[in-house]
Amino acid sequence: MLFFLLYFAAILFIVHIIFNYNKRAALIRKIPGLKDHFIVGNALEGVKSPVDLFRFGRELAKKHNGIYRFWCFPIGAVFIYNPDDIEIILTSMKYHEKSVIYKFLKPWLNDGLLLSGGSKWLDRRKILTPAFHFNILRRYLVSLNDSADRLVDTVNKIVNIEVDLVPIVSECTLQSICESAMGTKLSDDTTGKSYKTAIHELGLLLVQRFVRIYLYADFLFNLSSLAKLQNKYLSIVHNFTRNVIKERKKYVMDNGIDLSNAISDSTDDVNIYRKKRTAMLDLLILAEKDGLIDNAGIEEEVDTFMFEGHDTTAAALTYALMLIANHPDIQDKILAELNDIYCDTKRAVTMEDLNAMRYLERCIKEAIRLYPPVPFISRKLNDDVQLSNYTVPAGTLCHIHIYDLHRLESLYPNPTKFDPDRFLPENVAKRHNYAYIPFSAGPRNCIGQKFAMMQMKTAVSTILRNFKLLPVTGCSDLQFQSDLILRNSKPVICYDAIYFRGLQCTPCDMFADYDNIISIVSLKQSHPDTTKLNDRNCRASFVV
Ligand code: HEM
Repeated sequence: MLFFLLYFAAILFIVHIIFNYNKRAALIRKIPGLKDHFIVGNALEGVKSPVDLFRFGRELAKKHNGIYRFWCFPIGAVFIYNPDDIEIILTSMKYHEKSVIYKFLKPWLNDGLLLSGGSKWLDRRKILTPAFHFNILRRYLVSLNDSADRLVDTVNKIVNIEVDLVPIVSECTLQSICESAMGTKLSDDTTGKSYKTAIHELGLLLVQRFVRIYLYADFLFNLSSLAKLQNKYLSIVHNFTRNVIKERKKYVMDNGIDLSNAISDSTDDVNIYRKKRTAMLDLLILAEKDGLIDNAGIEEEVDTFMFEGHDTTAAALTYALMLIANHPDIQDKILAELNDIYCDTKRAVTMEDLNAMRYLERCIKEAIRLYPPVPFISRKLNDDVQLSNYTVPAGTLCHIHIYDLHRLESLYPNPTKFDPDRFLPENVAKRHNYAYIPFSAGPRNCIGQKFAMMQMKTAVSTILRNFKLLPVTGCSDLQFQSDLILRNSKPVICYDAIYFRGLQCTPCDMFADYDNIISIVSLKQSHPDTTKLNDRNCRASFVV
């Protein structure tokens, strides 16, 4: 018996030596990190709830100095959140391949721009870049204004009830990207509804898989009930995309539309935008005619833009609105800027207005510094690389923690303070070029960042031209969970507020009509500070 025990112990010891004392392990384990356990290294540290995992990551970032590592044979990962190392990784095409973390998106997005690599990625990026040219972005403004107006209508309908802000904002961003990427309005008919539900459910399924390490292996995931659900929703989403593309191609053919002219036409007549606002999809159809992409390629790109283009902006808008609600002085400054731009008119947002919203832009930039919608990105290192004086061997995963970078005291003194003036040009000039990367940076940066900024400015300014925001959820109420997007966890009761109840909004109107004038009376009694809103009159308060 003793012999067998000794024999077993010797085998474990040999396994431990093989796993933890090979050349790769030696290099990775030189980097500061958690204490290694016998054989399994740091594997057990990852077994935590999504909320605890997020919190644990922040604790590790505080404890270390811009870099730490994870090791569990054969998986090695470095976590970096200092601008020098981030610059090395993001500027080099050598390290632009996405890590295994992204593979869960593959069944949905296939080889679209987010996931593809090498020459395929380069070719597609070239095809799609013109879709974000200034003249094309102008056209999307029609959809962005429509979506912002619908957001205001939705808010107006839910007076006096407490609802979660996230789905309302997501609906708005989903509509916008759908109209821009596909040229299709998401109607409330059965097809539109089931597409929206399917996209939402797919997002949730991704999260569920992401936090269950035992489902990382495809063969185990495929046996699970989650896989069945995923297939069901994928088929709805893919069928919808296929139909939209088919219909648009038919429309182009039946009406003899010359896409090359339609896309290059830079006229700024709004009615023409309305007819031609499918630029993203049209560009792809044009590229297919030139033999640069096939139908399957168009489908994966449209799916990619639908995914990347709505959840991210929804998260950004949610946190921006929350922060503005919690900082009345900043909200007043934004209003003053909007009053200067719009004076007494109710007109829609134009490109010139967006350019004039300089203070609002700083507020949004500061909001996504504090709450970057994509809190981390990840690369596979195909070559050895020197990071913070450590050699990181090829094959290691490199997680770039945008959230922790954006909260470094050395880059942002008093980092948790919401201070839009950090983005005054003179302050930006003093910082490292890679100190602020909500949209990533380098050749694989976010292709949709200008669109996203336009969308956020349009939505926030439209909301603020209609409502005063009062706080319900504060920054300290937020409790994030590990996810691809910075997402708050389930509601948790705290004082009288529920996490992510969102905002208390007071409908008001810069351009008081009869209805609103009647209402001022009732509001002024309960909210005396409404008078701060210049000449804007308000009628009631409610919680959104
Ligand atoms: C506030 C909103 C947004 C944020 C914070 C954001 C952030 C990011 C980040 C961090 C990446 C790099 C991902 C990585 O390296 O793994 C990325 C890539 C990408 N984003 Fe965005 N994004 C936003 C909005 C959008 C929008 C509106 C679109 C589409 C219109 C879009 C389309 C894409 C695409 C296609 C990629 C992949 C680019 C490539 O690899 O070449 N994003 N985004």
